[in-house]
Amino acid sequence: MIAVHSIPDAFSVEECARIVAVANGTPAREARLLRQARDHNLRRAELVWLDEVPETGWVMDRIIDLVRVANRATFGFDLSEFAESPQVARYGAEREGHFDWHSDVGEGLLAGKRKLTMVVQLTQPEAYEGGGLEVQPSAHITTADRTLGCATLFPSYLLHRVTPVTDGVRHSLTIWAHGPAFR
Ligand SMILES: O=C(O)CCC(=O)C(=O)O
Ligand SMILES: [Fe+2]
Repeated sequence: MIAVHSIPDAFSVEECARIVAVANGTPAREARLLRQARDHNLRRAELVWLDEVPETGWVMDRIIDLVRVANRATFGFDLSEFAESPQVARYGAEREGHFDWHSDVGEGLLAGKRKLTMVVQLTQPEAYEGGGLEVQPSAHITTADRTLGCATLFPSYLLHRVTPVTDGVRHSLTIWAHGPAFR
């Protein structure tokens, strides 16, 4: 199994701009972690949940196609649903937006069923410094392709982080696919 899989051009330049515009036009919420606790040292980002935004169904349709194809070709996980809304995150240099090392599999009802994570780069790489998505499938750290529109998929249990944004703003789109426990 290839642990970290990328799909170039998962979304076009125009599509990424549309998603960012929608997120910018929607009141964002401070990122909350498991059990609604807030820890600004672990994560500093603002979030918009796309299921709360009208006319973004096409984003979910694309996500379903991308995950289905990538899962069949690469992961072969038993996936049953997308139980959580797609999330657009904004990491700004004004407060060094970041997300420290974590696994996406949590203790909650939904977070406990996460199996595959997909992150789409929504910002041109020249527009920000830092903000690298790093995944640790083994002793080596893999840095996700920063290209606009590129999707990175990995098993949700893998440790990963977003390094602090030190200049500009980075936007990303994250979705989780859920299913029965690994066995
Ligand atoms: O923004 C990213 O690149 C990753 C986001 C993430 O890891 C998460 O929301 O769990
Ligand atoms: Fe994550």
